[in-house]
Amino acid sequence: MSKPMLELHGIVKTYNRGKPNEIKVLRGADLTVDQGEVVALVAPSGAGKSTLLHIAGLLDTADQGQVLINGQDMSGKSDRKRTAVRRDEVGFIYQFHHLLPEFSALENIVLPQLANGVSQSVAERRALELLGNVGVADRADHRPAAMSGGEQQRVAFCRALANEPLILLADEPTGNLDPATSDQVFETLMALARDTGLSALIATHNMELAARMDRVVRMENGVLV
Ligand SMILES: Nc1ncnc2c1ncn2[C@@H]1O[C@H](COP(=O)(O)OP(=O)(O)OP(=O)(O)O)[C@@H](O)[C@H]1O
Repeated sequence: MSKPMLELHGIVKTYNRGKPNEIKVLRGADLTVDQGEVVALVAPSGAGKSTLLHIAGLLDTADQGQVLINGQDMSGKSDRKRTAVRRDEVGFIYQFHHLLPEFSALENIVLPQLANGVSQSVAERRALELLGNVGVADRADHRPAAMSGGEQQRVAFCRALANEPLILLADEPTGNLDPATSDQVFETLMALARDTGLSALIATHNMELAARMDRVVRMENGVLV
C-alpha cells in the first residue's frame, strides 16, 4: 500500500492581489507524492515552481488549499508547529543554495543536526558520509566562497538530508552541475528513496533527468497535470 507523504489540495496563490500587477500563480494545484516516490516538477521559467515548493515546504502559505505532510493537515497550524514539522520532516534545497557563508561545508551540515539534538560526533560522521556520497568529502573544511557552484550545490543537497527528512523538496538541484556530477547526485537521491523511503519533489528544467524519475508532473496555467 502506498502511503501519501506530501499532499497538496487545491492550492491557490496570487501575488499583489487587487493591484494592477496582480499575478495568479497557482489556481488550484493538486498533487500527491507517496513514500519512496521521486516526482519531477516541470514547467517553464516563471510558471510557479518555486512558489509551489515553498508552499509545500511550509516556507510560505497558500491563499487557499491544504498541505498535508505525512497525513497531517498543516493549514491553520501555528508558526511554531509549522517550523517544527519543517525542521523535522522536510529537507529543502533552494535554487540559490543559501549555505551559511561563515561556516565550512561540514559545519553547514552539522549545525542543523545539533539543533535537532544530535551529538557533535554523530553529526560529523553523518555529514562526512553524506559529503562522500556526492564526491565532496575532500571539501569538508572549505567555506562556501572557496568552493565551486557545483560543490556548493552538493553541500546544499547534503544539508537538506542532514536530519533524515521524510520529504525532500528541491528547486533545480542539479542546475550548476556537469552531467557526470548531476548523475551522481541523482543516483544518490534515487538510492535514498529506494533504501529509506525518502519522498522527493524536484523542480527541474532537465527533461532527461525528469524522465528518469518515478513520475513527471507539469505545471500549466497554475495547475498540475
Ligand atoms: N514575492 C513575490 N511577489 C510578487 N511576484 C512574485 C513573487 N514571487 C514570485 N513572483 C512571481 O510569480 C511567478 C512565479 O514565480 P516562481 O519563482 O514560482 O516561478 P518558477 O517556475 O520557479 O520560475 P524559475 O524556473 O524561473 O525559477 C513569476 O512571475 C514571479 O515573477
